[in-house]
Amino acid sequence: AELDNTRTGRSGSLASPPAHFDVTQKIDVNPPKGTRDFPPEEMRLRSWLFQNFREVSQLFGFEEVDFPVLESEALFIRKAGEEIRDQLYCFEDRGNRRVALRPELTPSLARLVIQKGKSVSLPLKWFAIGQCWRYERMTRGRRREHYQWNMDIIGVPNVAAEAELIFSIVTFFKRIGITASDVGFKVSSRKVLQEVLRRYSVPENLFGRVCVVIDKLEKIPIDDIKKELRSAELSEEAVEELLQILSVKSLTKLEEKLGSSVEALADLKQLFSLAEKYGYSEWIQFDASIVRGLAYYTGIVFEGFDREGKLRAICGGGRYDRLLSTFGGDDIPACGFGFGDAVIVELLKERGLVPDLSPQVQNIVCSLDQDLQGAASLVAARLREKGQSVDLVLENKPLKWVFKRAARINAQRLIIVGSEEWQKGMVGVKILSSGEQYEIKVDELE
Ligand SMILES: Nc1ccc(Br)nc1
Repeated sequence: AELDNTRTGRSGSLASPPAHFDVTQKIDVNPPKGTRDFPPEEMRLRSWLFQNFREVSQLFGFEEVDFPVLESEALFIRKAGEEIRDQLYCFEDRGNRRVALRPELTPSLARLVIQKGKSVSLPLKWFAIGQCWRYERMTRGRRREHYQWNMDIIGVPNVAAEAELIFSIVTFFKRIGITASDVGFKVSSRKVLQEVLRRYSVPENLFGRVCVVIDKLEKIPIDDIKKELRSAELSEEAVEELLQILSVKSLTKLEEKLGSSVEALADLKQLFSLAEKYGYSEWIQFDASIVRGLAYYTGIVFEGFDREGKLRAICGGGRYDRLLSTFGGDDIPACGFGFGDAVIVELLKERGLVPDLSPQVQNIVCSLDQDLQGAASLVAARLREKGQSVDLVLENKPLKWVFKRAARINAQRLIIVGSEEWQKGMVGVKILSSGEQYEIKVDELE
């Protein structure tokens, strides 16, 4: 069968490169380890996902921003033992600068807010969709890149901001057919941890490091957790009390443990009250063990999880009131979340919710002989001026080939430029779904 020219330089046979090409070695046609190509079918799903990210962000009045994928390494150097730091995709560039492929978007956002300074009025509601990187030994065979959707609210100190952010994710889930029986959000506040550490006189500067250790609960053996907490100078009693508190799953129990005056409690009660007003109470639950693995969170933290417990966290976020000041900026309160493009697709596949996104084109235009290629181009131009999408057949192909291609690209209408009709200023039209066919003046095509 005639190949459709996608794989050969000439019709029919697999072409060998012309003599003047210097083929020194056969290159590896796969993408670098841990990275993905997005051929058309995968790209349609990705575009659909990102379109939903964008539409929800705009529904919430957020403005889109972006940053370089390459940043100064200094943006990500935190001494809390985070995995994100251990796996930083960093190197020295030709100007001997220490740079890194961004592992997340929040530090870049903080940098831009500080750079903008007084020229932007708070609050800022910004969103971004950007590729993030990690360099992980391929022993675990995990990906080294993913795309993250971020939404951040800068300049709002109270939990109304976190409630709004969680609702934006709930809105996204609903749009793509995911319900509260599929996923939920575990919500807590790092102020719970802060209060316990305060009661045991643990120095403030160890807070981030303790959070990073606690985030490994259920990922590494409990004895290793205790060992790491002890190495962070926590007493045996503090470790036991901490692990006790982290097992609490209700605000009532938390109040019994910590008393009613704790700030964490007020924040959490306010958040759950707002969630009830928004109408998404069924989506969230308190879980004191949620701390998230980024050192800079300071308050409410949350993560989206699949209720079947088969997948990794779908998304996560929280309040980071100190990040801007650690970069030398003013003390501006902030909160945000990151939502990766991989786990969500696994969930959609699990639930049979991947949409059917076949390619669509309104017209395929072809000429019946070589002399009419120009006429076919003119017809394609006229249709495109009217906003009609056109796949123009660019070589002299038999109709059988054109019909096959029309089916493959899911064209709705076939426009045939034939010499007899063209003499009369007409073209042939065939509606491919119904088989209906007729002739029409070119100027009347729309
Ligand atoms: N931070 C980060 C970056 C890239 C991937 Br894949 N996962 C996490």
